[in-house]
Amino acid sequence: MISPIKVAVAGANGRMGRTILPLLAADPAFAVIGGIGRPGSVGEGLIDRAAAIAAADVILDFTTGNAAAELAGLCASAGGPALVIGATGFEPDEIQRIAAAARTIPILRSGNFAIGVNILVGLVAQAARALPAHGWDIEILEAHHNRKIDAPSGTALMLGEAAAEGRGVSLASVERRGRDGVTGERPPGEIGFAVLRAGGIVGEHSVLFAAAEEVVTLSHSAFDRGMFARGALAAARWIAGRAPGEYGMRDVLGLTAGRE
Ligand SMILES: NC(=O)C1=CN([C@@H]2O[C@H](COP(=O)(O)OP(=O)(O)OC[C@H]3O[C@@H](n4cnc5c(N)ncnc54)[C@H](OP(=O)(O)O)[C@@H]3O)[C@@H](O)[C@H]2O)C=CC1
Ligand SMILES: O=C(O)C1=N[C@H](C(=O)O)C[C@H](O)C1
Repeated sequence: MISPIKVAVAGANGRMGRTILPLLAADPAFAVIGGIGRPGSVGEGLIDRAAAIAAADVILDFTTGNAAAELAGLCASAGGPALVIGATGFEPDEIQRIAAAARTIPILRSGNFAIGVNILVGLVAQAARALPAHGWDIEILEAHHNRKIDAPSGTALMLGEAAAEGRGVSLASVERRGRDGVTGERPPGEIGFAVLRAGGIVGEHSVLFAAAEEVVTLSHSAFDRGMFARGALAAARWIAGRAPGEYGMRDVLGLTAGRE
């Protein structure tokens, strides 16, 4: 019999932590070591972060960009466990710290564990490759609940990266994060982001390819966090025992790196 994968969840008291822990507990492929709260936090089912790092095969992180980058460094210093990072809202240096940690341990990071979103990423790259920048404007719209702390969402940024990749440019060189006031005409080639926060919206993403006389819209709607959680469980199963490196959901789902 294969022994279960020992897992811990960082951000255990959050919306995603509370969604994922019961699913892990009900799945015989996993043995839950405990949840990790903020440093010093105590509660039923919570385990100290250092103890979790020592005991777990895989830690799933649904905290913040900053906390996930710190955890990645600690896991790498200890030589393990593997990390599945679902947190979003990263500063560039935090992405670099995660990349450095992935030289020592396997790390899978995705701003969205939904199968549909990861398929959408490929479709957006394909459309951006096919439609010329002169004549086709790309705008990314996202809507989330009023408790979300980062914007644009990690998913919106993934979709922006895919669109930029399809056009053969870096996102940083063409992105436009919001508009206000007398903005002037829209420069061709820009990739715009628009953000809405309201009520309990789980997650809505649309990518518009707009020409003068027609618009193509590619979109995804999330109805329930359980779907993100199940994707994260698939990622945790996939990464257990892997070689050090940076991975994404495309690896779990067997999608080609070039998103053809
Ligand atoms: N990849 C994906 O598919 C998905 C990703 N997400 C992302 O996951 C993250 C969490 O989302 P959600 O659960 O809704 O958010 P919540 O705010 O509900 O939960 C975040 C949790 O992280 C904890 N936390 C915050 N800072 C730290 C820290 N420095 N150290 C340890 N723990 C910390 C919080 O602790 P406390 O309770 O004490 O405040 C809280 O329990 C977000 O970045 C979100 O964008 C969300 C859904 C799907
Ligand atoms: O904070 C959320 O809720 C979500 N965050 C992720 C993101 O930033 O894209 C994924 C999903 O959209 C829900």
